[in-house]
Amino acid sequence: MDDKSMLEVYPNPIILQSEGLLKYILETSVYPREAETLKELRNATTKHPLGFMGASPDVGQLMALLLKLLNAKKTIEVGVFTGYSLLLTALNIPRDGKITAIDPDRKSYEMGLPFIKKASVLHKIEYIESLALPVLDKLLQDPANEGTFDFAFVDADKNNYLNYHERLIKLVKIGGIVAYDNTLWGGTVALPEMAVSKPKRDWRRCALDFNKAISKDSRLEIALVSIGDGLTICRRVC
Ligand SMILES: C[S@@+](CC[C@H](N)C(=O)[O-])C[C@H]1O[C@@H](n2cnc3c(N)ncnc32)[C@H](O)[C@@H]1O
Repeated sequence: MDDKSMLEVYPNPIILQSEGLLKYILETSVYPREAETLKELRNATTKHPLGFMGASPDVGQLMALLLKLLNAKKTIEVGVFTGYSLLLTALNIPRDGKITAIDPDRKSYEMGLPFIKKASVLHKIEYIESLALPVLDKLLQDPANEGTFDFAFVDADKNNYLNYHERLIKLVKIGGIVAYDNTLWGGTVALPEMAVSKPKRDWRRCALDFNKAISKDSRLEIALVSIGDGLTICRRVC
């Protein structure tokens, strides 16, 4: 994908970064270091009927850094789509690492599967074709799973982010990280509702409620990072 089309598929208007600055960041520090298999998966996903709606590559780069800093081995992903963030995670955890990846859309997952296989990381992935909440509840039914995950990435239905949070905060270990994508929702969180197109209003409200609740959550250290469509990084502290 060339730079221009990447800007076109970038999920939403970049209100806190000019296009020029974003282009500079992508060209200088992100694309040159993006793994070839990730690039290929990203390009192939442009043929998906929904286009590329994966994590943006600069978010991916930050996630890779977090995974390495944590020395993460056991992770959860809620919202797989064609697997950009999944492949990114698989490339940045050790050989014996494991990702529990949840998404009811198997067809999209299968579109990205050849790239995951090509990168020889399929053995690290347990794909579960399901809505996420029942899977997280099932994991929590076994107390042995509590506090065992190093990292979780949530990039799915925004109306459930707080529901995911209540479960994931019990599943990740103290010191572990849960990262939530799209928490600035195209910058709409900073706009009055009337200035936001109707289809975006419901999830804008979800993002507002989520951001408010997270900022009050004393179990966490947080950073709401203005990257991509907004990434909230939560570190469990108790
Ligand atoms: C933005 S895409 C995920 C992109 C992915 N992280 C990537 O980097 O390519 C959102 C995904 O969330 C999935 N999704 C929506 N509702 C869900 C739910 N309740 N449980 C799990 N996944 C869900 C959709 O099927 C879709 O594939």
